[in-house]
Amino acid sequence: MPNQIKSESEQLFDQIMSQMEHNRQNLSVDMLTQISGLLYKEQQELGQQENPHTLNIRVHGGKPLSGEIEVKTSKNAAVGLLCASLLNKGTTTLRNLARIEEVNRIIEVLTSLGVQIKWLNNLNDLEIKPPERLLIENINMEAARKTRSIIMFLGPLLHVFTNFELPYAGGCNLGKRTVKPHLDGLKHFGLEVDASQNGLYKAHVKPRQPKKPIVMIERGDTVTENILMAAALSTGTTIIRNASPNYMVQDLCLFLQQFGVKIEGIGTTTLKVTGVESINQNVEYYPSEDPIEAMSLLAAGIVTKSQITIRRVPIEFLEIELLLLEEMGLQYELSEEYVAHNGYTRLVDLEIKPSELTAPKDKVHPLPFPGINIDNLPFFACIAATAHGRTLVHDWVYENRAIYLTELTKLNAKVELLDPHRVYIEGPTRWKSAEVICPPALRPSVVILLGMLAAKGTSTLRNTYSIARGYEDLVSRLNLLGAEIEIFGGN
Ligand SMILES: CC(=O)N[C@H]1[C@@H](OP(=O)(O)OP(=O)(O)OC[C@H]2O[C@@H](n3ccc(=O)[nH]c3=O)[C@H](O)[C@@H]2O)O[C@H](CO)[C@@H](O)[C@@H]1O
Ligand SMILES: C=C(OP(=O)(O)O)C(=O)O
Repeated sequence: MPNQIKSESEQLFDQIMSQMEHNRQNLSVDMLTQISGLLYKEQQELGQQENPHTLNIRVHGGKPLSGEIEVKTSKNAAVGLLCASLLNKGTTTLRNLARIEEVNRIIEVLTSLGVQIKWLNNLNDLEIKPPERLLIENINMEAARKTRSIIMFLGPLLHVFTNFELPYAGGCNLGKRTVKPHLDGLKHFGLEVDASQNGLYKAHVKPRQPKKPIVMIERGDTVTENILMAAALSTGTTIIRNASPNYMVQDLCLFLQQFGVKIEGIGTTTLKVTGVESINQNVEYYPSEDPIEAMSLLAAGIVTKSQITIRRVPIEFLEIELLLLEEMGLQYELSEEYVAHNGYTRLVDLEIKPSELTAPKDKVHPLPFPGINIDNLPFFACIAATAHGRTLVHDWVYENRAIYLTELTKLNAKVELLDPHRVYIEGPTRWKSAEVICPPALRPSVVILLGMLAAKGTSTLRNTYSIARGYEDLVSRLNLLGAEIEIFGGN
């Protein structure tokens, strides 16, 4: 299957990596500068296309934060649930949904299909009413291309159409992100996909039920969700092995159960799903709180050496991160546990205190859940930069994400890129203000913002669409904690 057309920076990057792998060349500062220059050029162009009113921010940093902040519900559950609403002929109400750009893009796509969508109130409750017939021929390609989540239309749509087209999935530019596991999983339901040369997946369906358990090579989140959505309207029993037990998958399972879909093994790596013939119900669902936002706020408190309380932290998905931080010297207190609005996820309030951290002895690396969350790993970069000693951060998952962390050097952090996946970070950093353009990746962009919060003086962060893709009102909420950040438009 052909890959997506590669950008200039990706081609240069591949070339350099293949030379490095053959031990013919080391990654010099020159090459790094070349790659990062190209990446930012592309990002600026992309930013302008994505949002003509690109927002920039100015951070007057070096001020400790104080007070309390609540974690919002998660981007990744939101997008999965929006896709799953396509399974329901009745009205779906998603309560307290994250009001973020990624959600806006999926709403634009759903609306183009004829789905009636409205925000009901300022509590972020969203009502979704499907049309008699989905207008797949009208799909808003531009909005769809900006998200990775569009890939999760495959699972629901294979029950509706025998032939349809979707654009290649977008999302953070983190290097190659495979869609093969999705196609491998969904072929058990009769889906075949041709990846054409013009950026479209052409899907053909001869509906059938899986004849044997679906074993996944990777424990991917969205691929597990796609198979779950396909299985929800498949009347037989589907067994998914090596399934992701991660937070967004749990939310989707709880949502599907409301339709009478039977799911055993929620939160484990084997899911047994017995679907239903059709779904036509008026339901409401509250997605759970975002562990990645909780980690971001935690990191904000740590780098600014603040005492803050983070409320509604989904503790099961932050436990290992907290344990590592405790070993590094973080002082914190947890409240008693309480249950999220979905009636399932365990929450706590987390109070952190200003702490002197030391670098961990071993490398910091992510794992599919349970483990340090892949999306939480970048936050260890700015945390390591405040700790005494040298930390090895190893992002084996994404090809480009570790490279973006080198942007912290502009804020005076010592970050040494060993190869595309590993950085050494030596702290503590005497943060200095700087002007930086957001990389085309959500978490590294927030990591740079956090470095700016720690740096005395005025920093500028440009092109913040990537942050708005996954965080609601981050600037004003940080300002409520005592940060001083201003938003300004233009380029
Ligand atoms: C909308 C959404 O929910 N997005 C999340 C989801 O994306 P999503 O489910 O799309 O993640 P991908 O399928 O792109 O997986 C991320 C990367 O991890 C690799 N991989 C994954 C699992 C595994 O067992 N082995 C392995 O090698 C994949 O090949 C890929 O390179 O999961 C990612 C990994 O948690 C998160 O970063 C994204 O925020
Ligand atoms: C990688 C991420 O998101 P997406 O899958 O939407 O690109 C992320 O949330 O950090």
